[in-house]
Amino acid sequence: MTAALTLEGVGKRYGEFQAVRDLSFEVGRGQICGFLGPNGAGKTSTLRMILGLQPATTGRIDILGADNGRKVRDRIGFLPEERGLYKKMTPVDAIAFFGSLKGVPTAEGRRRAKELLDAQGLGASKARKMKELSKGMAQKVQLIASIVHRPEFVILDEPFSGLDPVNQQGLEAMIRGLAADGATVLFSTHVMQHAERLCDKVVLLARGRKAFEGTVAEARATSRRFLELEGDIAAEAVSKLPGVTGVEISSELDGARVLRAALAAGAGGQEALKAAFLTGLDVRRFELREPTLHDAFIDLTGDHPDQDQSVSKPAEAAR
Ligand SMILES: Nc1ncnc2c1ncn2[C@@H]1O[C@H](COP(=O)(O)OP(=O)(O)OP(=O)(O)O)[C@@H](O)[C@H]1O
Repeated sequence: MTAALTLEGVGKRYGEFQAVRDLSFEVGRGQICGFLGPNGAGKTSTLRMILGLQPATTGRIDILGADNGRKVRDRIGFLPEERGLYKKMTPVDAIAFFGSLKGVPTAEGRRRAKELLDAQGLGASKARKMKELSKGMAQKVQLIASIVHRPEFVILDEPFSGLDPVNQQGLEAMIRGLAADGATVLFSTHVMQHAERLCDKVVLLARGRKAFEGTVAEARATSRRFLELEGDIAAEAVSKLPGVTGVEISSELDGARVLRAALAAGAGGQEALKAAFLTGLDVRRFELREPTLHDAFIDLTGDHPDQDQSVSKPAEAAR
């Protein structure tokens, strides 16, 4: 598969602070790639280097055959993390305006804007002012504005943030539609479920370093299956069950404790279930769980994808 994007040994320093370190990965043409990591992991910094909005301190980037995103900017669509379209414009005006910045004649931009808004169920809002739209609607409009010039490569920085589940689903469908039309999509997120549903490949980033690159299935396969048990049970008793290699308490509320027990490779959980009943453990729920991308992220990085790593401020990181 030809690569639409290649990073080789890319690093970014802000003064003394190394935000991104020796990052290499590839995105094939037509792929949907999730760029995953907690807040502060270095995702936005990397996306900005890919776009040529800020220089890399070290390494090499190739996007659509160019050594700087600025050289191919008209072939790229970008949805920044900081959003906000001109509040007094209508969606059609705003989308056509962004198209004109990328070489789309205004009349054609307006025509495409109406078509895209209709397709996204926003037809009735075409003539309203941006400031009158809900956040979900405004976000969809902004995404449309970033793709109205029909880019080959679409880069979306945290596109799902702030959207309710219905709008998140709508956005997922839009991203699938872009890929079905042949575009390459790279989007950042700290919510693993979106990536799990959408991505041909994922790149996991933790504290500026790549922790994993591959398919969602490959990422999941790095984690083991585990058991979830609920009841008035001691962690120690669970740790003695056959096949269990470790136990942690996931939650505890009014005596209803949920425990997560890691299983050894190849252990199916049946033996543990049998032993739990034979030893009379007060188990109200017993579930064998396949690892999710979220689990894989925790296992691969030791970090939680929802935690914030931006607290590692320059002074602290320089130590
Ligand atoms: N211009 C800058 N000057 C100094 N430090 C910066 C600058 N931009 C980002 N950083 C720091 O670099 C680290 C990575 O930030 P970045 O925004 O790339 O992460 P992120 O993964 O995109 O997180 P978020 O989702 O919160 O934007 C953070 O610790 C951040 O504080």
